[in-house]
Amino acid sequence: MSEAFQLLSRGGIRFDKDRFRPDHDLFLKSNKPSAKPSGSSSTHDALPTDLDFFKYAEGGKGKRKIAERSQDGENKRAKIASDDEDASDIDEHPSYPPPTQHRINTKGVDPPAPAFEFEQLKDRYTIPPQVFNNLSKNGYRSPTSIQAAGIPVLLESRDLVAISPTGTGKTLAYLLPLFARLVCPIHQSQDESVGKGVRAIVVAPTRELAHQIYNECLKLAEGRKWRISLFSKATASTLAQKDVRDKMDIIVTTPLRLVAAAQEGKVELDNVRYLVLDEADRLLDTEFLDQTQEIVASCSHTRLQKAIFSATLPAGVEKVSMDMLQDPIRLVVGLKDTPLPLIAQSLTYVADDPSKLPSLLAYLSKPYNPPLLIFASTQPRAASLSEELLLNGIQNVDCLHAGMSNKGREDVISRMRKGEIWILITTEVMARGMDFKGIREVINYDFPTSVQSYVHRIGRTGRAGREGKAVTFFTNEDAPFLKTIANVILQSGSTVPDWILKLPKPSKMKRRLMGKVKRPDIVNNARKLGRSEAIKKREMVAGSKRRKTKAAEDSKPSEP
Ligand SMILES: Nc1ncnc2c1ncn2[C@@H]1O[C@H](COP(=O)(O)OP(=O)(O)OP(=O)(O)O)[C@@H](O)[C@H]1O
Repeated sequence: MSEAFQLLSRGGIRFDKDRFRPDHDLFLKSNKPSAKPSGSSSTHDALPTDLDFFKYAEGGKGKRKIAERSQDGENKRAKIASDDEDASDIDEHPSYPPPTQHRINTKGVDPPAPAFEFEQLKDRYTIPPQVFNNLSKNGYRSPTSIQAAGIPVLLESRDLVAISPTGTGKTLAYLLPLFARLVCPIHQSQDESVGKGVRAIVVAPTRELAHQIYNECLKLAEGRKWRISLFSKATASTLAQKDVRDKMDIIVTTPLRLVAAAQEGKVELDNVRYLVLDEADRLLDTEFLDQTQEIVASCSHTRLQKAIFSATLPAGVEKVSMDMLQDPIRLVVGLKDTPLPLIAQSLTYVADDPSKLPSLLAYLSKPYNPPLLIFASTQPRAASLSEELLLNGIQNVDCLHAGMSNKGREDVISRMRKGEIWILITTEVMARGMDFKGIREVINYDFPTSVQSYVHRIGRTGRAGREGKAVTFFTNEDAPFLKTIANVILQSGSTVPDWILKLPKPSKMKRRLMGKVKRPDIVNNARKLGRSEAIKKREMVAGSKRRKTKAAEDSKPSEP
């Protein structure tokens, strides 16, 4: 157990190719289309056309999905045969070194060759030595696929859209070039052209993720006095002084916070040269779109470079992203919008909502691998589930959701990192980006709200080449959306029961309702009844007391 918790501690991890063989093998797999779909499943053709961002649906644009079985019968990762423009696979690029044929699709004019070793980057580009030294200090020995392909693109000042599975090192892929592009802290620079004011901004959708990115920034910044701000109410007031913010190098922020400060004139964005949108599809969905667009529009410097990163990018959002960029390179590592095959995924039927809790308790009564992350659909449900587990004697359980105070949320994250929490119950707020290295299992107690929600939620496990496990509970109410998720599971190499694959294709209207299933706030209805009965009983006792007192008063002899 202690080993699991040691894994939670950040840094000091080597991306050892032998140790992380499955992930490494995934990226090394040749892209050559498989000649014959041996053992191909007829089920793929049932992929809803709405999910056409996969482009695997039969008759879909250009791509065929081929499920392969190795000779020993082991389920191998699905391969893509591609004849559309995505087919500029890395092993077909003349300048790419042949021994490492990472599975990367590249699109765009004249993409730079990837660097499969960090040393190659040093030879080709100017990277501040202190930043470079911090790579090895933090245990980064060689680049992951997205780093190998993405870092050169950004170091050559190109705009980038990068789609790479969860846990494959996207943060470093944009942070390393960020420091290289800034060269040195603004307050130490002799170069007049650096201007005044913040030069790099990283935007992420949640406070927790922004905080995590900020910590990664600090690791790379060590040894030099970079001025980096994790934007919050407190820092926004520090930055209210113009001479302080003029010397700021990097801001890591959520969109709302930055927009509010910009509108109040507490930060200027016209000197920004490097803008990163992490978890871009979330930043470009309806909730954040206006703020994100406002940020992009306010970054008005002529030499602004933009980078868009996510593990998922549905076609519509990708179009919006592309429209924001100039002459971009688009990189896709692995299979777009698909979890890594390192995560063993399964679906568990639990009939109806009241049956979920007993099913979870039964699951937890058998040996499981902590730390474990459990996703509930709403804040009250997460809180209620956490309470139920505690009442059932399960130890080291905690809960994290956006309704909690900032301090409470920070405290939970910190205890999680220290290994003090074995089971964390949470909501969508933790689904994206959060990197707890040791998470072994994810349970979707409530069905995910979309394919993207599924991919990101289960992506909290199986990170940096480790194996993980993801279990998704489904009830009769979730049945219309089951096939959508089942197809994703199949895509990434896990198996799905035949009967699920034989389900009819859900209608477009049904699929729109995914994530809108109404669930009670309390996960244990019996307790709710118990509570209301307790309240009734209390009221009855109080009423009876009142009546007794009144009767006693009435029976007192009246004063003469
Ligand atoms: N080159 C590398 N060598 C070893 N470990 C690495 C390397 N790059 C990143 N990592 C580690 O991999 C883990 C996942 O990285 P990161 O959080 O950047 O993934 P991500 O792709 O952004 O995931 P998500 O899509 O969930 O946000 C981190 O713990 C990070 O320290």
